[in-house]
Amino acid sequence: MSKAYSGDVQYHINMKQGDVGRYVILPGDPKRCVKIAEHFDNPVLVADHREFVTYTGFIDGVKVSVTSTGIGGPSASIALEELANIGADTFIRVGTSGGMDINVLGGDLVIASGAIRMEGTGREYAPMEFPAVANYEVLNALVKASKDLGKKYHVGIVQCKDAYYGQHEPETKPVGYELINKWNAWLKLGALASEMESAALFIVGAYRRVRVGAILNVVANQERRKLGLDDPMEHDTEAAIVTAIEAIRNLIKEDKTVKN
Ligand SMILES: O=P(O)(O)O[C@H]1O[C@H](CO)[C@@H](O)[C@H]1O
Ligand SMILES: O=c1cc[nH]c(=O)[nH]1
Repeated sequence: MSKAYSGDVQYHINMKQGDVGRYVILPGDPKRCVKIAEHFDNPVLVADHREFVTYTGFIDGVKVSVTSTGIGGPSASIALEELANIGADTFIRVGTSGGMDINVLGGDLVIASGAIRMEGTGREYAPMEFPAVANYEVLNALVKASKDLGKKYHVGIVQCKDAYYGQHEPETKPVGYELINKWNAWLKLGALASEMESAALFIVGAYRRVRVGAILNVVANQERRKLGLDDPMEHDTEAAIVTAIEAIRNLIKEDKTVKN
């Protein structure tokens, strides 16, 4: 039988029940997985298939995993669905983003409370009236972790899209007029940063009844650059990674208190 129809090994992530913990960190970039796994106790590479790389280890004695989603909603939705199929129920996306609000600088952290659904995958799950919002327990755990670690963070709405170069070079696109008008609307509505996966992950998470949150490193801010303001650049995702690890510690503690 093809893996697509197998009840155990999932077709894309190439894993089965027992391979991952209930807590899973979701970076886009597969190369970020090893950096995240370095924060686990006894990390083991469990799968490396397409864009989906997974390590499993332990935090505070609890099994935890990291699985890369690749870029965009289509592959992120596959990762979430298949991880949920094998028992994961709590997810933190650790990603990169571009600052939008001029108070959001390169190197800051953005915790998404919700995401603008300018992407296609979520539309194949939920009508546009349904909001893409973070799970409040994961959101609270991320905010507490950021405060406790003394990180510079912002909480609010992020913008998701499918075309990276529609964000960065909208004027070159045939529908640039629409991209630019919408971008200006998102700015007026206070969107903090732009990235590509949170909206789909929040929508699929709602459908699968699993908890999803997101924390993003801000690489730079194109709005600051346009205005001639200082625009620091930060590619290192370590601050977002350590904050997500601390948030998982918070969730582990909280989940034990609630369950016992
Ligand atoms: O750094 P990751 O997690 O991949 O996230 C961001 O980076 C990619 C675009 O460069 C998109 O996936 C976007 O969401
Ligand atoms: O500007 C950026 C940076 C990272 N990811 C994005 O989608 N946009």
